[in-house]
Amino acid sequence: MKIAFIAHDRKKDEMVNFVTAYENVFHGHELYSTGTTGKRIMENTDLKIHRFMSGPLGGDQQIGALVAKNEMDLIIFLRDPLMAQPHEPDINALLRLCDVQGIPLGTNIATAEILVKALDRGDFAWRELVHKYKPGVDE
Ligand SMILES: O=C(CO)COP(=O)(O)O
Repeated sequence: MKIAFIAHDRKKDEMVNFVTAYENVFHGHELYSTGTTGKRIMENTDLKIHRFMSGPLGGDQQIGALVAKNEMDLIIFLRDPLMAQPHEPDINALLRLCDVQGIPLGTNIATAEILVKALDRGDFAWRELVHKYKPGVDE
C-alpha cells in the first residue's frame, strides 16, 4: 500500500509517537510524506520514506497529484485545527481530492489509530482491486 504521512508543526511530535508505535505495521509499505514530517519520522524510526517538498512549498499538492490518480491508499494527516496555515488552499485541495477518489484519510490521532489497526488486519485489500481495475487517466 502507498501511505502518506503529513503533520502540521504542533502535531509533529504526535505523528512521530504514532508512527513509532506502529512502525512494524508500516514496514513493507511504500511510505510518503511532506518534507519536514518525513525527516522527523526517519530520524526516529528505521522506516524509509519518500519525502516530497515541505507543505507550505507544495508538498501537499505533490501528494495530491498521486491522490488525483487514485494511487495513494491511505493518508494520515494530523492537521492543526487551531493555527492558520499560509497554504490553506493546498490543504483544502488535498482533502477535497481524497473525497473525490474515496481515499481513506485520518485527520486526527483517534481516526489514525483506527485506520492503522484496519491496515494491520488487512482491511485495505480492496485498494488492490482499485489499482487493478483503475480506469486510464483519459477515462
Ligand atoms: O504543512 C504541512 C502540511 O500542510 C506539513 O509540511 P511539513 O511536513 O514539511 O512540515
